[in-house]
Amino acid sequence: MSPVPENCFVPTSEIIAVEETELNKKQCNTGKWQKMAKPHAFTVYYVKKARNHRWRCSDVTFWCVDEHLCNQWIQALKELLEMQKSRPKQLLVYINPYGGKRQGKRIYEQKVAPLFSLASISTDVVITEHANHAKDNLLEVNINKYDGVVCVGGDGMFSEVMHGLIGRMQKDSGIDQNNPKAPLVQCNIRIGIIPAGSTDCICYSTVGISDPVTSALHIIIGDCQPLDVSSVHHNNTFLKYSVSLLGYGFYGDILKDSEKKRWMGPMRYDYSGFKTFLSHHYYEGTISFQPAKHALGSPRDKDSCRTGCYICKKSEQQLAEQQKECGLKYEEDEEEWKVIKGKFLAINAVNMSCACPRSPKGLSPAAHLADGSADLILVRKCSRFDFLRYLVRHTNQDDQFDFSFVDVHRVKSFQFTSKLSDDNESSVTDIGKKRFGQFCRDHPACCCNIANSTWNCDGETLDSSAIEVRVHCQLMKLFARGIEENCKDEAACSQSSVEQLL
Ligand SMILES: CCCCCCCCCCCCC/C=C/[C@@H](O)[C@H](CO)NC(=O)CCCCCCCCCCCCCCC
Ligand SMILES: Nc1ncnc2c1ncn2[C@@H]1O[C@H](COP(=O)(O)OP(=O)(O)OP(=O)(O)O)[C@@H](O)[C@H]1O
Ligand SMILES: [Ca+2]
Repeated sequence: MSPVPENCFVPTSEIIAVEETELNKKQCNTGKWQKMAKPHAFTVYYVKKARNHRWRCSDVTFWCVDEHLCNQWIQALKELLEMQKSRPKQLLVYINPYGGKRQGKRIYEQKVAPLFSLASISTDVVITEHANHAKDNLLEVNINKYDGVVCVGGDGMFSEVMHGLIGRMQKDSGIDQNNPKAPLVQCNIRIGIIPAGSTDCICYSTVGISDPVTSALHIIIGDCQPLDVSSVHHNNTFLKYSVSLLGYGFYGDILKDSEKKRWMGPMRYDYSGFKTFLSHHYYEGTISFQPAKHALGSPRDKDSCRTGCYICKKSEQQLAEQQKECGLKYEEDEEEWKVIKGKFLAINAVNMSCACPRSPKGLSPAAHLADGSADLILVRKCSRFDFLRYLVRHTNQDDQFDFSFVDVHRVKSFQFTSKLSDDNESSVTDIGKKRFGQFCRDHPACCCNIANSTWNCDGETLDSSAIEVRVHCQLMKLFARGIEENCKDEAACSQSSVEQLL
């Protein structure tokens, strides 16, 4: 055992497992244990917190001459672990073998399955064979058997599992998802994300790092993080749910172009990002929104949402009071609507910061995971140079909202209609398809918007440009705890030991 500093402890909630240790002859004959006639030992596996929100499984072995005492310790620690009621015992795991760099299966088998087995978690594993496999499966599987669902893949895979679970809850409760005002039923079965995708924004924004072992440990110790979900409708028809980015213009165009380049893997986004940046298209339309008056924070706040966030806690209380008062009532919300017309390079609505390795503070650094609101970011037509300055600020500490062409609003619902309505668009697109080559050759520097953009909904394209969006406060839960405040003494943080606890 490596030397450990004094006065360190690990809470029982962060112990992964306790096991009796079989001592081999060689171990017995080395070190101070040599003097013990017949040593007994047990090993405690625990969460070791390293830098940048990374967690690792560490262990410490305790030796003792008295077999009875050793067994008493094992028994006592196992009883403590049994008392941790939020820990999952049975999980349903979906693996997308084609997400990100196609490493999902290997990541799960080599890094995650051994930890689940150490923590005595049983699993049913499904390796998906096609898109929507996980979603369809969740609509019929005996869900009550499980304490959680794990998805191994990227944001798209998470989205599938989320749609399966939310859809299943509404179906079982007789709620019509096509009604935009329907009071959706909360989904209490938690989802765990093992990141193996291209952006992994949901994992990064809720854990602080995209790392499969860290996520597996959050699942094992039974963390719980509620999450806001937006429902997206068009003409009283349900389209999709979104938890991270609903983006029109820039991010919609990147996604549409990148879909043709899936073979490039995660690099496709940089390639399509560069192309879309150069094309510099803007789109005309009208945005109407209802400000989130109930929410305590503002998108320009300096503080971000962190573990135990008081703003999200307050929203949880408000939600509980509302449910006590009205139950599941259809919402007739008469609150004011604000209307903004304009030419936009990008319209981004985010339910969370959307931090990811490409942009560690995200599209809206002060957005909250569970406050019942989304940040609506409107980037109006500006020069390429200004748009580049705006983009670059996603990668440094400067304020990306401090531009005259950028507005940000905290909202609880919004609607968008393009100047070209969807119905008129098909004819325009046909004309565009025929004439686009010539059109752009004639005007090499043009940014003409001869067709609508598409909405990027958590990495999937939506079919209509006119949409109606409503944020549902804390509709679902993750095996996560939000991003922890940085540990002040990171050296000590990375060397915690259970020794003093015992
Ligand atoms: C000069 C560097 C500027 C870098 C600016 C980086 C901003 C990055 C912001 C990332 C926000 C991700 C939001 C998350 C969305 C997910 O729900 C979704 C599903 O996974 N991912 C994407 O749609 C995938 C979206 C991928 C977006 C990649 C954007 C790359 C932009 C590159 C622009 C290059 C301009 C260079 C000019 C010389
Ligand atoms: N077996 C499969 N074959 C083809 N597609 C699949 C399969 N399983 C899942 N999918 C689909 O693949 C899409 C993308 O997967 P995933 O999100 O895991 O990776 P990604 O797109 O690389 O990452 P990100 O979403 O983080 O950008 C998902 O929308 C999912 O529906
Ligand atoms: Ca939110």
